[in-house]
Amino acid sequence: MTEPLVTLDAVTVRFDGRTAVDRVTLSIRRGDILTIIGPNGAGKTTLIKALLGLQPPTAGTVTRQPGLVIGYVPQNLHMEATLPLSVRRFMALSGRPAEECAQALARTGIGHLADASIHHLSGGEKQRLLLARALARRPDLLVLDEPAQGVDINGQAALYHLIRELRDQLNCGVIMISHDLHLVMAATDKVICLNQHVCCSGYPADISHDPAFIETFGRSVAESVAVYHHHHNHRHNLHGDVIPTIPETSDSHGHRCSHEPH
Ligand SMILES: Nc1ncnc2c1ncn2[C@@H]1O[C@H](COP(=O)(O)OP(=O)(O)OP(=O)(O)O)[C@@H](O)[C@H]1O
Repeated sequence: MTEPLVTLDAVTVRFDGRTAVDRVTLSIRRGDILTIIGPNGAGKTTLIKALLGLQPPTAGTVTRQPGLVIGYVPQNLHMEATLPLSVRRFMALSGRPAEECAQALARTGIGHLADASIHHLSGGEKQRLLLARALARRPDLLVLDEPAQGVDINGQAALYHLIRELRDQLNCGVIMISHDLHLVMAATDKVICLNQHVCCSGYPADISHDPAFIETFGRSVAESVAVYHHHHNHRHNLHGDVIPTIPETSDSHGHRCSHEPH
């Protein structure tokens, strides 16, 4: 197994005595796609900031591989609306050579928009532009904060598909925050459900059955998410009759901590 790109060990962040992130331990390797889900205010952005080195932890450690290049994709493109700026110029501001900028635009499928104004891009095109800017850095690790915000459902599926493709092409690690549970469950390798502390984590197929997941998101969300992964709890014999087997528990693939009420 390769060395982790980033390791968080028991990272805690407190603001004015309030705990935003509570003893979170995780690591990301090349090829991983790790998605952090959790309710509003759960500490997802704070955790990402700690990982990026923008938020010093109150306790615990963040270890980044020496020389690690991170490509960060923020939630949204915030630009002064009156400032005329083409896609090409926006990419040039990254400081990367023009050829690499053009390659990154082509990779995210918006090469044809190089001369368009960034103010006229659709929500999905803006997200692809932000992704292209991050790619131009040739990152070892892509960090995305709700990459599909403001993108319609087809565009979201395409965006998550693109993220997987980029992971394959670049052999980078990916960590992202997402609220789009259904897409996350279909597109990610591993999910971490955060509510200050890690409530549960594991493969998407298992996590939707986890009591901590159900407690956090409610049974109806958990059931609708579970539909995406037909969970086999039985087998058939040669005649097609059902042979009951012992159902797998989340602990067989994932990890679950004891859940203290807040
Ligand atoms: N710089 C700060 N100073 C004080 N409190 C902060 C600061 N940053 C975040 N918080 C608090 O920490 C908690 C977690 O915030 P955070 O933005 O990490 O949550 P989140 O899971 O990303 O939420 P959302 O899904 O709504 O974006 C919140 O209660 C927030 O008010």
